[in-house]
Amino acid sequence: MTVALRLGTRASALATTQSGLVADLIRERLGREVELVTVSTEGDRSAAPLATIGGTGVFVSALRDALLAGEVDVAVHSLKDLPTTPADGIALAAIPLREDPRDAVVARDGLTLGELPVGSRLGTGSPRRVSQLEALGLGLAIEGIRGNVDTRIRKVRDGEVDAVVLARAGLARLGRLDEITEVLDPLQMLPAPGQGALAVECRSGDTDLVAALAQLDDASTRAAVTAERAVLTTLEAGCSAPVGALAEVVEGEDGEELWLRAVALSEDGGLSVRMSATGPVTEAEQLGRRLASDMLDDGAADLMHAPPVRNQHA
Ligand SMILES: NCc1[nH]cc(CCC(=O)O)c1CC(=O)O
Repeated sequence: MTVALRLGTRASALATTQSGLVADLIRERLGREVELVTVSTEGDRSAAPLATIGGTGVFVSALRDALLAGEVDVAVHSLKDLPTTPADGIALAAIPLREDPRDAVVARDGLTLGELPVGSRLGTGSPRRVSQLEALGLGLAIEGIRGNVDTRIRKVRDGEVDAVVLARAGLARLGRLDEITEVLDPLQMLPAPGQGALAVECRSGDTDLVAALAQLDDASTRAAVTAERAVLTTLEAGCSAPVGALAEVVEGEDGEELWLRAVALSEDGGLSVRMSATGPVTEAEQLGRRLASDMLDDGAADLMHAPPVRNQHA
């Protein structure tokens, strides 16, 4: 009998669900016993805006500390919360098959974004969502909100806001798809790099485990998120930057290829650089880097820090 793998998870409903999914995959594909271990993080304990406590990286570092301290053997994160800089001693051992990466609207009375009256209050704390919503010119009053998926849906129920935008993947995993009033087309709202995908980490020194966990990896998902994250790295942006990116494996003339779309915006959505490119699935990193450096040539870095242009008449 082998000892159970200890899988570290945050306490939130989404985190435990995601960890449960990975635990099931490990049981099925590796035939190993798994035991869930809850790790509490500063991001869960604090109600402060994420940006003031170090961004979504705070969710990740507590789990990594638990890995490095030998308290757990495996950790599961939402890939979009994972900083792009690799961590010492930690291996990104698997990226399982991704959920639908698109964003979704949960609004009162079944409304879509376009049906919300001018001046409607929309709650989101994500600069990427704010800037893309502003760019759509819907005349919404956007309010910064925080909280887990359940809390954010409740704010709509309670009439605190008229609508919220959430990752469809989180709602799917929590069995809340019926709350969605509109799934946003990436034409209007490019998701965060890595959205809908999970990251399975372990200690890089656990070479047998690194090799075993590779059985959980989905090659197309890994290629796609590698391209998306290379955009962030090259733009020198973090997970809270007004940057959207989505890569998809599509059928090209010579077989499968990777189609990557990305956008960088000013905070108020008044300025943006949007680009797309295709390339071989095996050169995902280069594709992302190349696209982002073309975006930089078009001023992507400057506009992310540009002063507001929203109320100017030109
Ligand atoms: N920002 C927090 C976060 N991190 C991962 C998800 C959802 C799952 C995913 O995107 O993979 C969410 C909630 C959301 O953005 O609605």
